[in-house]
Amino acid sequence: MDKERKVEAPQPHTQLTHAIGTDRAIIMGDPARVDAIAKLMDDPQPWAFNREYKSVVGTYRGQRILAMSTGIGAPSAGIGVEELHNVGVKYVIRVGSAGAMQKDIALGQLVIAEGVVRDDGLSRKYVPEIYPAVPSYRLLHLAHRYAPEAVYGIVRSHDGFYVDDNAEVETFWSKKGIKADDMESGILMVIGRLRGMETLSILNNVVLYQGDLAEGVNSLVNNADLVAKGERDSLLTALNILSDAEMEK
Ligand SMILES: O=P(O)(O)O[C@H]1O[C@H](CO)[C@@H](O)[C@H]1O
Ligand SMILES: O=c1cc[nH]c(=O)[nH]1
Repeated sequence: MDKERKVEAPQPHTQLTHAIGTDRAIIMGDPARVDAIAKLMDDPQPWAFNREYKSVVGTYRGQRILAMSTGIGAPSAGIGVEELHNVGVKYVIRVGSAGAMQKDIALGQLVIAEGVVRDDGLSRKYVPEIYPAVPSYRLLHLAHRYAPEAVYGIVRSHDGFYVDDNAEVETFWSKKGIKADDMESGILMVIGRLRGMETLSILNNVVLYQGDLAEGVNSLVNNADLVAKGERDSLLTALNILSDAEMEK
């Protein structure tokens, strides 16, 4: 055994190392979505599964890509993004579920964030709220190629569904034109920018505006047709973007 050779320790939460061999990752809250994206990849290899961080490495159109879950909310997503950066990932696309904030957004319709209202607690610990949470122009441009029918606009990332004034807060942001609510897009874009990564967030609408939250999230859990199609569309859009030839330029 070569005593000089330093063995890289796995990242403490995700258990990733540079052995993943790719600079491209797709992240999602739900570990079950990692199994769904693995089915769309060639030669998917289960990589690690520690706490909420389940990862698989596979190829799509010949491009090696990591898929990893981050659990619910900014703190766990933030840890995931930092550890991706530590193992050499430069491009991260989130494929998440969301609730619509406008009446004309249908179930299963994709919402792609052009910017994020940072209504989470963690991102302001990194940098004041006057710092914008915005995606990579290149990834956004490619999103228009693969998902021209998606809704494009500003979304909002929050910390909890069950706060007492949730309905009033959502009405306020809806009137400001916000397209959808999720919980991790803001922290992804803030940490991504600070660490020099390119990021994007593609959200599948699972709850109609002012619709029943439990019914909507349960329809995702139960694989209801429209939201299941939206999830597949979001996964394919992310895979197509990260394997596009323009990513090599
Ligand atoms: O479906 P995921 O990616 O978990 O995203 C959304 O779903 C969870 C809440 O139900 C939050 O994580 C929210 O951002
Ligand atoms: O309404 C919703 C549904 C999923 N995720 C959210 O953050 N909000």
